[in-house]
Amino acid sequence: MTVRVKVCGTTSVRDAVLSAEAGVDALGFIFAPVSRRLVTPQVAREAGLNVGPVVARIGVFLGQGLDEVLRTAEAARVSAVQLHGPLSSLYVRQVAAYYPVLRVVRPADLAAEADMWRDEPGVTLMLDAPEPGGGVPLDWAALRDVFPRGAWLAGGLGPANVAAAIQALRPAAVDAVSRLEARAGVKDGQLVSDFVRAVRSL
Ligand SMILES: O=C(O)c1ccccc1NCC(=O)[C@H](O)[C@H](O)COP(=O)(O)O
Repeated sequence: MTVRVKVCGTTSVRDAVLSAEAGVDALGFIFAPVSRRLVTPQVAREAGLNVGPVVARIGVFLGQGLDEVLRTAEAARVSAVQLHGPLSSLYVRQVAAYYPVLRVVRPADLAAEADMWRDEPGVTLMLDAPEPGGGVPLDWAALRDVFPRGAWLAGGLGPANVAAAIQALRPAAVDAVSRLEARAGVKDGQLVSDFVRAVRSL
């Protein structure tokens, strides 16, 4: 199975183009004000217009109101929405009425969330560390028997460890940011290329 690649924390047209040229499947744009990788909807929209029709553009939110999520996603012209934080199932379904949703969960919440979204085609699970964008890998061995089919994997992934993570859990897609940066919010082109190559070489 082809493992898809998402690179998160895109803050400029330059980084979007660099990532697309490296072969990523999806770009993440973080609209959560707490992030050091915050981007405006205008820059995200401009970046999306520069990467062609194939690359997905995913708006990332953390505990923000429904109106804000939908308005920002529309202004940025994203193709999907990624939701972090403790959220009601009603809220997730309301967003999923407008955009494909990546619902981000921590290992502690995985069992309950996997039950909740199993038969919901508009909602895909992504397993991530408790602190998003923190660069800390999950304990893949502990997750081996419970990682849901079709789920995405994040948390401290980079060129050096992504192959081992895929071999352990067989995620549908991998997502990374910290280990692909020259500094917060700025991609290192070599690291992004190495990351994509490490996934594609499996
Ligand atoms: O990265 C952030 O700053 C961030 C802040 C608030 C919510 C989400 C955030 N990132 C979301 C991502 O999709 C990251 O790629 C994911 O958490 C993995 O990050 P890392 O462990 O640094 O590779």
